Parts: sequence; C-alpha cells; structure tokens
Amino acid sequence: MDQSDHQPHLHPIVSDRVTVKGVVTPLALLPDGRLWWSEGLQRSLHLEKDVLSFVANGPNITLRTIQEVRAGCCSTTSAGSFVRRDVVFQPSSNESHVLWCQKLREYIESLGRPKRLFVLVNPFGGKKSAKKVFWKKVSPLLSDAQIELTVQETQHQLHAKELARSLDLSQYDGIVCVSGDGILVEVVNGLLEREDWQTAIKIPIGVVPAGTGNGMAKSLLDSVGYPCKVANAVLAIIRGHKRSLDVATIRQGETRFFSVLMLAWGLIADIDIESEKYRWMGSARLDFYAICRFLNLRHYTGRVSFVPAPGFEEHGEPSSYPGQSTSEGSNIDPSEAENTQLQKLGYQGSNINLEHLNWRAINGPFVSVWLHNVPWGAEDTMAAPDAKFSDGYLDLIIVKNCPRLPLLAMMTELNKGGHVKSPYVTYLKVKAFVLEPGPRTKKPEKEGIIDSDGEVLARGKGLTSVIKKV
Ligand SMILES: Nc1ncnc2c1ncn2[C@@H]1O[C@H](COP(=O)(O)OP(=O)(O)OP(=O)(O)O)[C@@H](O)[C@H]1O
Repeated sequence: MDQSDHQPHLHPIVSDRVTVKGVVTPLALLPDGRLWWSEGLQRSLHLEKDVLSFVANGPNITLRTIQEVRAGCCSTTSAGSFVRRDVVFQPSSNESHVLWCQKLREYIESLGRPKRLFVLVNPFGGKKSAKKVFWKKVSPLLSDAQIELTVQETQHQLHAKELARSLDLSQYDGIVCVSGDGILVEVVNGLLEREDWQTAIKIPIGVVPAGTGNGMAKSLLDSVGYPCKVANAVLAIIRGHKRSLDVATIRQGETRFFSVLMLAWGLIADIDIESEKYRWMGSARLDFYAICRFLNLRHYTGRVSFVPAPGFEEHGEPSSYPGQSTSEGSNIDPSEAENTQLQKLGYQGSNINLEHLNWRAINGPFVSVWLHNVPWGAEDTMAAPDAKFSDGYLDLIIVKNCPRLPLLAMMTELNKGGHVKSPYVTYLKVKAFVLEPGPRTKKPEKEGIIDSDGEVLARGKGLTSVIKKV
C-alpha cells in the first residue's frame, strides 16, 4: 500500500466518503486504476498490481490485496515476498455501494485477466513437491483472484501432451503447468498436434516453477526483473501478463518435435540426461554429474550447419544445405508410426525452402553444442544471455578445443552467462540448424545423446531444427 503525500488531480471514475476501520474518509477510484483514500496517512492501491479481487459482504466491500514486501536493511523478508491483506470499506449509501461494485467490476474486467484455468500438476517433477506447491501456494492465490480451476495431476509421461491434444479449449482462458519445463513442452506439442492447432496454440500457457530446472519460468520472470518464485509466477498469471514465444520445429527423418527451450548435444546433453539417475538429489544432481563429466571429458566428432542471423555471417565456413542427412536414420518403430499419423493432422512445421538459404558449417570434434530459445536453461544457468523469446532466431553456443581448466572456469560462469565470452566458445544467432552427430573420439562405438527440452530426442542420428514462430 503506497503512502502518498499528494492528493490525486485526476477526475475520479467514482468517489465517495466511505468508512475504513471506523473512520470516515474520502475514497476515489482514478482512471489509471489507483484507489486513493486516507487512513491517518494517505493511502493508495493499484487495482492492476495490488488487487486480486473484491467481494461485497453486507454493507461492506472487501478488496483482496497482495503487496510486495520491499527488502530493506531492517527487513527479514527476502525480495519477491508478498503479504495478503484485506482492505474493507463501507460506502455511504446503498446506491454508492452498487456504484462502487459496478465500477470496480468494470475496471477489473477491462484488465483481461483469466477467469477459468486448466491446471496441470506434475507430482513427479523436481523434488516431487509440485502437489504441495500447488495446494499451499498456488491454489489459495488463484482462488482469492476468483479464478475457476480445473485441476489435473499428470499420471504418467506424455499425459500432459494427451490432455492438451484433446482438451475442450473453449472452456478455458489458459493452461497452467505447475511443474518443470517438461510439462510445458508436452502441452505445446499436444496443442500443435491438434487439427485446430492454429487457434489452439493461441491459448496462453502459464508456468509455475515446481521442477528441477524451471528454465522457462526463470526466463520469463527474470526478463521483467522478478525472482523466480512461485508467488511471482502466479501473480503474472492472475494479472494476465503474456508474451509470445518462438517454437522450433525439430525433424528427424519422419518424426517431428516442437521445442520451446533448447536442444543440446555433447557435454550439456550428457549432464542433463545421464544425471536423471541422481534425481533424488534435486537440482544438485546437475552440479554433481557436471563434475563427473568434467573429470572424464568426452569429445564428439560431427558437423553442425546453420543459417546465421544477419550480423553473424562470419562464423564457420560456407556450405550448402546438408539435406540428405535429414532423411537418413529414419527407422521408425510402431509407436513412432502412430505418432507420425497423429502428426499429419497438426502443424507441419515451417515451410521455408532450406536449400536456398545461406548455409555455413563448423566441423568437430565438439565438447558441446547447444541451441537456446530463451536465456535461462535452468534457474542457475544463463545459457544464452542474448536470447529473445520471439525474435525468430535460436542462439547457438558451441564449445570446441577447450582444455579442462578453461572449461572449469567457463562452467563457473554459467550462472551469469559469462561463458559465452570464452575464446573456446562460438556464440551466434541462427535461423536454421542441422546437426550431423558423430561418435566420441575415444570410443567410436559410443554416440551422443541429443537432448531437446530435457528429453532424449535421439542417440546419434542426423536431424534438422528449423525455427518458425507459430
Ligand atoms: N505421474 C507421473 N509419473 C512419472 N512421470 C511423470 C508423471 N507426470 C509427468 N511425468 C513426467 O515427468 C517429467 C518431468 O516433468 P517436469 O518437467 O515437470 O519436471 P522436471 O523434469 O523435474 O523439471 P525440469 O524439466 O525443469 O528439469 C516429464 O517428462 C513428464 O512426462
């Protein structure tokens, strides 16, 4: 609640002499959404930022407010903490009560907030705390904001994708994932496999961080200066804050996958996927396994080809579209064939003619190849500091010829994005990308994992990634 010394000069939408805590005071709702009154001190609230909802009870009107506690030298609460408080006032007459309710409702309606949400809770994600996070921190706030909820726990892998594929979207203003990034990715893929994908993909998707990495929640909140905390994510959802996001289409043979976060091969993919067996450690599993991999560093042969964004044309050598490799390696098993049938209904991916683009290439061996759509890969990993949500490009980070010591120094810079300045790193923006992965230099019988958004996409097969905003 702001304590303001200045009386507002705007003409109010509605004003009255109301009673607050037994004291009669002028109260005004201003056109900018500010509510202004006096309680000894002059006070103000912003309907957009501070008010979740209001209720009329008898002669009173209760504003359900939530306000950020500013961290100060004497404060024991951390930045990004909130206090829920009710502000109760009594209008001077019945007519005034009706008018206040009408004007408050009209203003809140005009903010475009969601009213009905479909909420997916992954009981398995992260440290298996998503259920607790939902019932303790998410549900109370959404209820206070008078948002009607349909809650579904995910029962198994790909359940969220199945649900997104068949959900009656006309019943909801958005889908919320209380999970890590995995459920968000499943939802995007499910929506894009629908026959009505063009309208389906417009439904807003919210993420509440309750997984291991939470790269998307971190990227979204950090981009507006907020810490990656559950309450901040829920408030962004309640306030109806949205931004558009590029989706990359990844093809391998006949199969297709839609990615919103990243694609990795080499060191990062090995850490992300092989550390799954240490899931009980929580997010420490990633640090622990990074050290294991560092002590026994792998180098992968292969080649990456890419279409650089304007300004990045000097990277690599001139090349042509390695089209052949994309149709090779397409041994589709029966479950993939069924998947392919379903995919024929939905979004077919970008129809850019790849052969006519300006391709360039870099040959291995590689320590790591990483493509990123958003800045943060996890809450403590700023993988691609320059990545933008919807610029039409992916950030490509390649690590080559890197001795162990500089690699260690580079890894310690990951939490603030400093690794991209290393002389062993090539960092650029690309429009399209082809990976032709080869085996490990020291164990040619072993091929690398290709990790897209935390899931194993393939092990050592050729693939293409083309970015296109849908
Ligand atoms: N009931 C369930 N049992 C087992 N696995 C599940 C269940 N529900 C969902 N999953 C799977 O759990 C995986 C991980 O989900 P999620 O992304 O929420 O958590 P995370 O992996 O801990 O987080 P992050 O992706 O940020 O590391 C997803 O691949 C999803 O398909």
